[in-house]
Amino acid sequence: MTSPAVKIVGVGLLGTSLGLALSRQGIGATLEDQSPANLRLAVDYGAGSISGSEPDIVVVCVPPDVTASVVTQQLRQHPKAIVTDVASVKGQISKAVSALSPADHSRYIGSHPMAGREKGGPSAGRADLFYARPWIITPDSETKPEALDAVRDLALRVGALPVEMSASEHDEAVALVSHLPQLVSSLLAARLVFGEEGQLSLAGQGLRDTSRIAASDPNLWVQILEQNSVAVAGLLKQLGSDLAHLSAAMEDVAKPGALAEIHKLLTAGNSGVSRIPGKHGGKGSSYQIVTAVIEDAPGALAALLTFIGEIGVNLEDINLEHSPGAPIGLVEMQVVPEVAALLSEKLQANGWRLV
Ligand SMILES: NC(=O)c1ccc[n+]([C@@H]2O[C@H](COP(=O)([O-])OP(=O)(O)OC[C@H]3O[C@@H](n4cnc5c(N)ncnc54)[C@H](O)[C@@H]3O)[C@@H](O)[C@H]2O)c1
Ligand SMILES: O=C(O)C(=O)C[C@]1(C(=O)O)C=C[C@@H](O)C=C1
Repeated sequence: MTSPAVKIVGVGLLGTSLGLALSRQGIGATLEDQSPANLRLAVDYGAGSISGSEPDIVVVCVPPDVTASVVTQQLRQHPKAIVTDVASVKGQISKAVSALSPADHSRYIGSHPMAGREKGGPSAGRADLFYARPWIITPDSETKPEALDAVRDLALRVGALPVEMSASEHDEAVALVSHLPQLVSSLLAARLVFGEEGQLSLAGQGLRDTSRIAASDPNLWVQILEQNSVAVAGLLKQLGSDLAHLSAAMEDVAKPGALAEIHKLLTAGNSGVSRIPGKHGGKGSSYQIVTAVIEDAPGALAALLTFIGEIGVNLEDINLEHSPGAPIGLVEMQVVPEVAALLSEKLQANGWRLV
């Protein structure tokens, strides 16, 4: 299969990650960005180069509010290319592209990799960002079959799992699985503003798990939420009603039925979470966790990671926790199940303490 010539417009988190992932597959993308500094940084990181051949496919990775106009510009600039975008909302962008360039609409196809981070910009880019993540593709009745094939091929090349649906089905689905979670995380973390420093220093993994995405870029999210306001508002209403029931039960736990109400909500949470597929498509997380104890001292983490690199183990994820007042750190490492036993054995044999 010959490699397509790819152009990426917008080299922040998504554009740089895509360039890095393609580069691993031997495809050198052409990069463009309105910010000269971001462009230079993405090139320095190895995401692609500034000039290249005429593209077969252009991937627009800019903020949602300018996506439709940049797509239109690219359709005009490259009259033979397929153009896609990766914006987190699809309906309004598709309608705007259709209105701005009716003659070229069949060469445009919306898409959205369900992969991201709470940080933006080229320096946040990761070559493995798309690995085993759904990459939603939203053709409509006018889309050329070649456009669908080209985006499906691109997603597969970077290890993502292409999924097809309409733009409106997409927007409804991501309201539930992405937009509502962002708002809930932000609302929760916003409460922390009122906590005392001493209280916050006690935070464990629960708070970290539920608040990570509260660090996301408000400018980006305002644009996403504006374009999917109807679906998100509907879900917020239902959540508000759940909250009202919970508050009433919590206000008077002695009232008959109150504990049952609270139990019902917690049980519904269990049912909901069990429906989230793991990173590799199974139920729950498919990784195993190995936790090592390190000294809370300069160089301790580096020594551990260097050792793990030397024994050839790849970490899928890592989390570092400090116990307040104790001179140790807990390094929680996620690995594929096949290497968990080997990692534990080698660490212990070389003097590392595990918990
Ligand atoms: N952040 C995520 O987790 C995530 C995940 C999936 C999809 N997305 C979508 O990907 C797109 C990019 O998000 P990001 O997180 O990479 O943002 P980012 O802020 O990291 O990067 C955006 C880049 O676009 C450039 N840009 C802005 N306007 C431009 C224009 N008119 N022409 C050329 N370049 C322009 C900026 O200079 C910047 O380098 C958004 O549409 C977002 O909805 C984001
Ligand atoms: O994990 C994160 O930090 C994300 O930003 C991921 C996430 C998501 O909700 O899954 C956020 C928005 C994007 O449109 C796609 C992916």
